Amino acid sequence: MGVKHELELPANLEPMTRHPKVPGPGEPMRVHHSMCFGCGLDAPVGLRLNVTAGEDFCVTATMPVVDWMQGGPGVIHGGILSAAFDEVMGNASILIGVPVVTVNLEIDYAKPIPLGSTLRFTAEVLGKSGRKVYVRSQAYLDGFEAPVAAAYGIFVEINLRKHFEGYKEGAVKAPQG
Ligand SMILES: CCCCC/C=C\C/C=C\C/C=C\C/C=C\CCCC(=O)SCCNC(=O)CCNC(=O)[C@H](O)C(C)(C)COP(=O)(O)OP(=O)(O)OC[C@H]1O[C@@H](n2cnc3c(N)ncnc32)[C@H](O)[C@@H]1OP(=O)(O)O
Repeated sequence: MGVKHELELPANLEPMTRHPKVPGPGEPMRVHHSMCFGCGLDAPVGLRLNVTAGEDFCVTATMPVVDWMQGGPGVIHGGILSAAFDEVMGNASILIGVPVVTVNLEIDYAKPIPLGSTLRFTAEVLGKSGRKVYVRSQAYLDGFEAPVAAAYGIFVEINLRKHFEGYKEGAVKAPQG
């Protein structure tokens, strides 16, 4: 059956603009936290996703599927793929200049994804309505024309400082030096 979901979008989507300070098409997106599981380079375990800004409200990313990502024998764990989608879609939402967190994530897994392969992701912000940002992402593998997996996410705008107030004391710090 493959990728089958479509995200139901509200009728009252608002016009969006790309934030003037985000990286231009072809440039790398900034790591939003060096200890982030999705993109941080100091995180002891993580995806270290390299996300690239695209045109309009789009980003792309690639992810080598390495041994520790295994779920079933020889294939990626579905939760790892879901985390990758979350990170790529979160990065897409940065293009509209709004700090967000994920509130809803739906994944279609269409094909097993072998260890040793490289996944290519695309993601785009489909629209914004109030504090909600709607994002879609697709993952591709060489040898397949159609996406091997796809995701829809709803992200909600937050006040960054207030949202993490009370949690920061427990934050894991990057190693010094
Ligand atoms: C952990 C990683 C954090 C990374 C983010 C850091 C910085 C953010 C900056 C920029 C983004 C950068 C990069 C992002 C990269 C990676 C992405 C990873 C993101 C994550 O991995 S992040 C971890 C998982 N995430 C959470 O930890 C959220 C837990 N959650 C909450 O903290 C609350 O839930 C909150 C504050 C979000 C909202 O709470 P609230 O009280 O302020 O507002 P309220 O409940 O009214 O919701 C407002 C409107 O959202 C609708 N809504 C709510 N929930 C919904 C659902 N499930 N489905 C459909 N719609 C939903 C309501 O229906 C209403 O809609 P309406 O306005 O139309 O009524």
